[in-house]
Amino acid sequence: MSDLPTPDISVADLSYTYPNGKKGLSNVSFHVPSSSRTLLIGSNGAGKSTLLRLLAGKTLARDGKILVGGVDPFKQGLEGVTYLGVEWVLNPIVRTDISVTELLHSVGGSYYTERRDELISILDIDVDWRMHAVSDGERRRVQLAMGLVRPWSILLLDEVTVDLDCLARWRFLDWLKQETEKRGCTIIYATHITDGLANWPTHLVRMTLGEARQCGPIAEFFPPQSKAETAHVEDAVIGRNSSLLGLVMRWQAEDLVERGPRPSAKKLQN
Ligand SMILES: Nc1ncnc2c1ncn2[C@@H]1O[C@H](COP(=O)(O)OP(=O)(O)OP(=O)(O)O)[C@@H](O)[C@H]1O
Repeated sequence: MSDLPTPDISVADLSYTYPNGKKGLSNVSFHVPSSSRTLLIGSNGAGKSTLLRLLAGKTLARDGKILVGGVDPFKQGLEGVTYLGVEWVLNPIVRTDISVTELLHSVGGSYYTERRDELISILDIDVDWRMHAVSDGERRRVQLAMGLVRPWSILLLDEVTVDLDCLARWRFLDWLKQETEKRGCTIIYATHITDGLANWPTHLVRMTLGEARQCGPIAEFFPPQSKAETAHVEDAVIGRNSSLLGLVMRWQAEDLVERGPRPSAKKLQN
């Protein structure tokens, strides 16, 4: 795999309308630099998945410009970009009577042995599992190992950790953090679960009603605390985690007010 020279992501004036006329994105513009970890935050229906699909080149954007690692994802092959989204989660292969070893082998696990073994350890996978006889969380662990075993420069994640238990999710996200630090790669992660995430992102992008309303380094949203405030590390972490949740809740409450009642609400009154 050839590494992308600068795995940054730029979006300028990007709009997208679904075939049924529904507006998915309106004039979205932002930039996230190489080695960054961006949380994509927004209420249900804000446009996060639509944006990630466009970044991954799954859908053609007619209006605006996208550069993922310097490449227009729809026009050129996205070597070095991994997108784990809804379609990937629903892949039926991971529900068949097949072994973990066979699955990992099928995606290059025998070539990237060091990464394979690291992922097996981080995600606490039993290689003797057969995929028709595992729990949802166990299945998701194997699926993540499959999706990530091949090295990437840019990772686009559309909430893929919902089935993981708390510790597994924390270990997984910590591993991703190390990947950005060690290999200089870039991650955009759409999630509603902010628990324990306070010290993970370097950047936030706030999506509202198909628009990217705010984007910037995390420090712009949470200025560094004073020494006295960080004296008790545990308190600082808990404090920052609840601040992130508080910020997200405030944004989503504002979005709800801005959106107003759904047009169909009147129908129920009749
Ligand atoms: N296939 C589709 N056809 C028409 N409209 C769609 C389609 N998929 C999504 N939409 C609409 O586009 C908007 C953005 O959807 P999107 O899936 O990007 O939101 P999201 O931010 O990922 O939401 P969630 O947090 O619920 O996953 C929504 O209003 C949704 O109803």
